[in-house]
Amino acid sequence: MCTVTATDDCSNDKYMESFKLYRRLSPINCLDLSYSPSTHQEYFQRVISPTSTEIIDNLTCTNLGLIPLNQWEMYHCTHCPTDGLYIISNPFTQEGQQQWIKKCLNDYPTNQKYLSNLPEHVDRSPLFNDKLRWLTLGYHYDWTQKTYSKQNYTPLPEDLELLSKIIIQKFNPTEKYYYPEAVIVNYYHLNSTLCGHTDHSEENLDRPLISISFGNIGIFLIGGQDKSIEPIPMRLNSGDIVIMTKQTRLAYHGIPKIIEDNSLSKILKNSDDEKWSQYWNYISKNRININIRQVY
Ligand SMILES: O=C(O)CCC(=O)C(=O)O
Ligand SMILES: [Fe+2]
Repeated sequence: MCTVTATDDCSNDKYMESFKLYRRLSPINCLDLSYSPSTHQEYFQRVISPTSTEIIDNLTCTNLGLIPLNQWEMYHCTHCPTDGLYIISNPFTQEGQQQWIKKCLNDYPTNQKYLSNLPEHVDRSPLFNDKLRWLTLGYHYDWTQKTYSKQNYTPLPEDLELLSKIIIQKFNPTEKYYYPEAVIVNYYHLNSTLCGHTDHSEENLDRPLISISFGNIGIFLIGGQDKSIEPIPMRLNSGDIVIMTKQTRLAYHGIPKIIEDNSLSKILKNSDDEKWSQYWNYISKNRININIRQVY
């Protein structure tokens, strides 16, 4: 994703200019300049969507680590260069975030059915191997060919499938044909970056893309459908969910910077589970992103 091809025109690459700027900036300056619904109300419009609590009851939400749907705070980013960027401010409970973090650090990487950047038969848990960068679940993305194939498929965990369906139901109750089919779990160290790219390999680009963040703060740089458009920096906190739809579904985006979140210990450090401390040690120094797409 980070390669420059012969056809790329770098002469008017405002995306790259901003990416380099945020990469270089100090954490304090990055935080000062990046937008979130709590710090820049003027750039976000609260969206109130009616949700059918008959279909999704509070028990289902609790089991998935979510607060009740009528308490979710969803915002339309009105300042994004393209229309269609939404953010749901952390709708997870403390235990809920911890439950999903554990799945990403233990259940998914240790299940050899899922593919990763690591060779087979090594210990893939990021708790013991700091080389894990990504895992794919569902239709596995072929990073070289930049394609999915119907033959290369591992069913998604049922709870992850349900989580994404609930997010889309809340986002748009009329969205009847949403099927989560491909998931990439990204693992970031504090000095990792993800270069600007568009996610265009899915056959069906009409369905929204969901992106869930856990752990330290990600500066999410989101631009337009070509790199000449100046991007804006958004601050993604632990638990925040981004939805990319309409024109934003094909907009350039990336992560130039991860910033240590000093308030993370207040929300994630403590747990009744005595095994949690090893997960805390990881998540206090890293960031995880779960990226969910419909392919067909
Ligand atoms: O880490 C993020 O927030 C973004 C990840 C992403 O854009 C991707 O996996 O395609
Ligand atoms: Fe992406």
